[in-house]
Amino acid sequence: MAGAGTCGEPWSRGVARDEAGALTVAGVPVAELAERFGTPAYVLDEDDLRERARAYRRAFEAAFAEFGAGVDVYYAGKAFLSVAVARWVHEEGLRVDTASGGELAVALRAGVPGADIGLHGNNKSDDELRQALAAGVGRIIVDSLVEVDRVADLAAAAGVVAPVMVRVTTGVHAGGHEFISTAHEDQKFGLSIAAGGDEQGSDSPAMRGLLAVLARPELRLLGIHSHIGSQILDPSGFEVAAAAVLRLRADLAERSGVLVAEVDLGGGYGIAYLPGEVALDADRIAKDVASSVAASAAELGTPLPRFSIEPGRAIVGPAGLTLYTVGTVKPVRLDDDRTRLYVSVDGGMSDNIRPALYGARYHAELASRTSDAEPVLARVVGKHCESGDIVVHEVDLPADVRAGDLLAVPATGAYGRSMASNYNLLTRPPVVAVRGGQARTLVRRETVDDLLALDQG
Ligand SMILES: Cc1ncc(COP(=O)(O)O)c(C=O)c1O
Ligand SMILES: N[C@@H](CCCC[NH3+])C(=O)O
Repeated sequence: MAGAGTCGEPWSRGVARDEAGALTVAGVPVAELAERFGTPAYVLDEDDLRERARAYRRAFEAAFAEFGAGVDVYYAGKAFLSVAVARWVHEEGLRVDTASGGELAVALRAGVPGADIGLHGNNKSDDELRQALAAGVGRIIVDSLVEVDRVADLAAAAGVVAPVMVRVTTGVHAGGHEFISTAHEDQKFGLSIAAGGDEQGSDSPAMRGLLAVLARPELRLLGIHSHIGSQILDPSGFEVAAAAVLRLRADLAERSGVLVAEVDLGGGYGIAYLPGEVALDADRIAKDVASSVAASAAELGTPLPRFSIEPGRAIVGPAGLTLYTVGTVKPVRLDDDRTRLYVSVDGGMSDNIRPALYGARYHAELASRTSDAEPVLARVVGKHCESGDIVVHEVDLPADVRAGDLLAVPATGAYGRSMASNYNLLTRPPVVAVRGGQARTLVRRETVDDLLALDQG
């Protein structure tokens, strides 16, 4: 029976089928969610998200405790941030990593203390930096040489000492797509550890950045940061990056006499998007990374640093699904004589840009009912004026899928709502949280009045 077997990855733990075969999230039938909140809607399984946050924190704490080192886990808010989500992850013992003044404001509104917030960005504005300094953030991750002086000058003006990390690039090319790899040389983030990386002398840009921070009394150098990419399923890149960062830390100590206390290896932990895909296992990766950090530190004769990570997708991605209503169905005969069913839903690239931007693959299931009809090749498409407006490239759906059916697309919790747009002036969908049989709105649906209110005529 097509659509009857929903459970396990890529679905959140709270997803099941009721006796009638309809999908439920944490005990709430999707038809009830659709009726109450409309579609499209992002649905977040709160317990699942909290469990993933705890699992990452516990896995890394336990793995590094073996070597006597402490750990901080920062939730990367860029994946999805709302006041409730910031509060949940903080309650689960995580800190919050922000990448803009907007994300910082949401974390602060949630009551996360400044000391538990980090600020990232390759081109932070003066206003964002002032906001961060005023909030007393626990760390600002400096991304360029220009920014060293910018942060120091603003800290001096504010009369504070800014705690900073320096973001370096290790040359590791990891991640699911070129646009989400961030530590190879030919991209915009961070300071290269390759000597003469920008052809301006024998010190690497990373070493120059670290020395420049040490030279400014308005800055306190916490440590070195490296983020190698996103949706990483081959964990070997983390170990290579860890070794490179620890070597740089030892080189800096030799050069300046300062052994920095902290190392951050960023986020990037890959998740399952399709049935049969396997996410990175938090316990496994934590143990591997801890052993390799410990081995590098021992080889270099340096004590272990305090260690931090910044997972985003792995916490919120699998906890979310998107609920759509089918509007039209069109069979198309393909060159190879197969038929593909184009199933149009009431959202599309404005609520999930990832298929168009990265060629990302998703799964979908008939959610409001099950069907005995034979499964047929289908493509789930949106309602935008683009033929590339595809939600799911290829999926088997029952042949009788029809207007009014609800479809659920799993694993959309990360980089769905946070990258949503108003293309074609669609209103962005709500984010609904479900827990213990109860649903509530975290972020309401935009209205046309919201859009018109921005338009000054
Ligand atoms: C610096 C930094 N930290 C953390 C993340 C979060 O990554 P992910 O959601 O893949 O865990 C990103 C995004 O790739 C990032 O750029
Ligand atoms: N937005 C990306 C990941 C980039 C993460 C930020 N460096 C995605 O949807 O996969």
